[in-house]
Amino acid sequence: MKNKIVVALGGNALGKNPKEQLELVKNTAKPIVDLIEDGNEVIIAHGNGPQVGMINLAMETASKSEANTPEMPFPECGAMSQGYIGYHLQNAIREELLNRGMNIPVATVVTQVVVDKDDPAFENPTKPIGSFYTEEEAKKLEEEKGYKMKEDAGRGYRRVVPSPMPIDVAEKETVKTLVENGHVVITVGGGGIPVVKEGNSLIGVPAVIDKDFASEKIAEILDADYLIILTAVEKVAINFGKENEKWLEKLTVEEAQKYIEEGHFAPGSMLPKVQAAMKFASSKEGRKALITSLEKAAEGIQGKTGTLIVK
Ligand SMILES: Nc1ncnc2c1ncn2[C@@H]1O[C@H](COP(=O)(O)OP(=O)(O)O)[C@@H](O)[C@H]1O
Ligand SMILES: NC(=O)OP(=O)(O)O
Repeated sequence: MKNKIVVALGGNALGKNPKEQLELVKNTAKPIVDLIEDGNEVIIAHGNGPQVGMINLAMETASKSEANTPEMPFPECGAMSQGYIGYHLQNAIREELLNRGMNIPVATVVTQVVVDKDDPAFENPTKPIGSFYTEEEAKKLEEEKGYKMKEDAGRGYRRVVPSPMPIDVAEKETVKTLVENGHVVITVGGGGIPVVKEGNSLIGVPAVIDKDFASEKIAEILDADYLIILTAVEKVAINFGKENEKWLEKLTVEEAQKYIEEGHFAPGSMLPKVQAAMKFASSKEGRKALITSLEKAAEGIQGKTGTLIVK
């Protein structure tokens, strides 16, 4: 066994709608299976921003239409997004493994992530979900639906919901058991279904946990060697998008902190990735985090590309 790796898949691994997702996951499966073929133990996490927004809007629209379907609570929409993404991902990975002669079981665990009911994030929604809108459309949605809308990194307006920090993974023992027995597990999808503990009950709350932070949490729990955050860029940059842009190969936690203070990483996109990577790299001697693109995952783990974050 080489390494235990938690792979966090970004938006470009899944696309924006079911048809696109079904096609894209075939490509997404390839670098994941490359890592498995190389002898690594791989655990997969993924985002759900576009998907949970789409599901929630569809369910809300249907419940208010002539169809008069029952109202679907937000945490249930998160659970739906986990199931639908996991279904596509597990089949694509299974098929890619079989195509390469590997008969390894793959499964998605519907995963709940415990958050603090008093997390200040509940008072300040920041997590963009669903589609992009113009300023005018955004204003209309705020008035008609009571959504909170925010401009998302120069790409348009999106609905924002609270994004509390993950504290614990409710199904961690199940995930551990499956991983220890050689299963490929998809877990903490969409950052996990956010729940608060009330006695013996886990109660869903309307929020979306950042998948980079949830991936970091499960990576610590599973005592992973690597957290690999796969996104649309091969490396992290300082002065991103500017003339003096510089792509980084290696970052210590201290350097990363300095760059954060200088404002190099966009909140809601690169910032949580760098912060999750820093947290993982600091959590135990020898743990490393890598931020790279989906296509470069295998090369990244061989030290040939990506941005490596170390203590
Ligand atoms: N300093 C930076 N270095 C590299 N990319 C950055 C930086 N700041 C912002 N970005 C942008 O952040 C994007 C990744 O964030 P996002 O698209 O939200 O992630 P996800 O892959 O999880 O969906 C990159 O594709 C890039 O466009
Ligand atoms: N849950 C989450 O972080 O989703 P995105 O990565 O799609 O924003």
